[in-house]
Amino acid sequence: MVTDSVKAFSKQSLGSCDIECPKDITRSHDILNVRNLTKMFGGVTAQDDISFSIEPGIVCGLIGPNGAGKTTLFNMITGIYRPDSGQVLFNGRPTRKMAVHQLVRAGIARTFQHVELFGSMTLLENVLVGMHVRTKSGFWGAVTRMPWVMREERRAREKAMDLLEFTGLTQYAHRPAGDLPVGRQKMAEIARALASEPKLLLLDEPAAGLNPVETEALGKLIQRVKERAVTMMLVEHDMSLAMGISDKVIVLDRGKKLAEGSPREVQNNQAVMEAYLGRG
Ligand SMILES: Nc1ncnc2c1ncn2[C@@H]1O[C@H](COP(=O)(O)OP(=O)(O)OP(=O)(O)O)[C@@H](O)[C@H]1O
Repeated sequence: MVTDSVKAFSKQSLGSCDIECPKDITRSHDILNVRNLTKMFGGVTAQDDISFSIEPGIVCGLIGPNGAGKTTLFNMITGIYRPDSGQVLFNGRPTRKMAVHQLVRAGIARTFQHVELFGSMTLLENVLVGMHVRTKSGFWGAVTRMPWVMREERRAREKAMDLLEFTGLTQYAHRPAGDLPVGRQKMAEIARALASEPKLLLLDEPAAGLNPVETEALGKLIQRVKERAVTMMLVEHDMSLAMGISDKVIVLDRGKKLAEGSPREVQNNQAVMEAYLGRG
């Protein structure tokens, strides 16, 4: 079945002009370099020799039909999966030996395809959880209630409230996350991810389940996050959103990189259109 987002994609397409997948050229100022990543699951090649680089400060859309390998790529960048071969460099540093929490501390945060907030905790508490990689007090600090711990807690709460305001959620700060509609929960996930002060933020289908008004608000929020000098990668099936806010777009199909370029270049790419429309 051809989905609405695919129709929107093909409607925006302006013709055909094949663009080559550029060879990855590692530049010293890139925030992320992905080099020849390969990942197999049994007989399925989820990533097949994928290479690309991300310059700081941009929004990079990552699109592709279902099963293309987008989430697998996110899972490798964030340390959830280890590649079978190839490597990821974050700020020029190989991440292979880094655990998930070390990567978060280094500045990589993400949101998930399905909301992963703690449903019985308030939004404020959820954001505070996201902040713990930047606080020092730890378990014994919290138990002993030393004055510096109290000061740190107060600052953390102020910062969490600032993030809830930034994401338009102030009025829900003390509501359990699980009581809120999915649109608010998705925004709260972004607030929680920002609490770890990321330099690179990976958003996995942030518009899934949102209505058009919420999707528009999300687009504006992503723009404001970009203004805070946070580099973003965005997996998104909503083509209007992905094409509208991305500085560059990478297209995956069946584990391979099909195209990379500006939204306009990618929309004009014959192979990309075939990958989407050929799946009827
Ligand atoms: N843990 C796993 N075990 C086995 N196969 C997996 C696993 N994770 C992903 N795959 C397979 O790898 C391929 C790529 O999956 P992935 O979820 O990365 O694609 P995707 O582009 O994110 O898809 P979608 O848009 O549907 O979310 C698929 O064939 C999928 O079934």
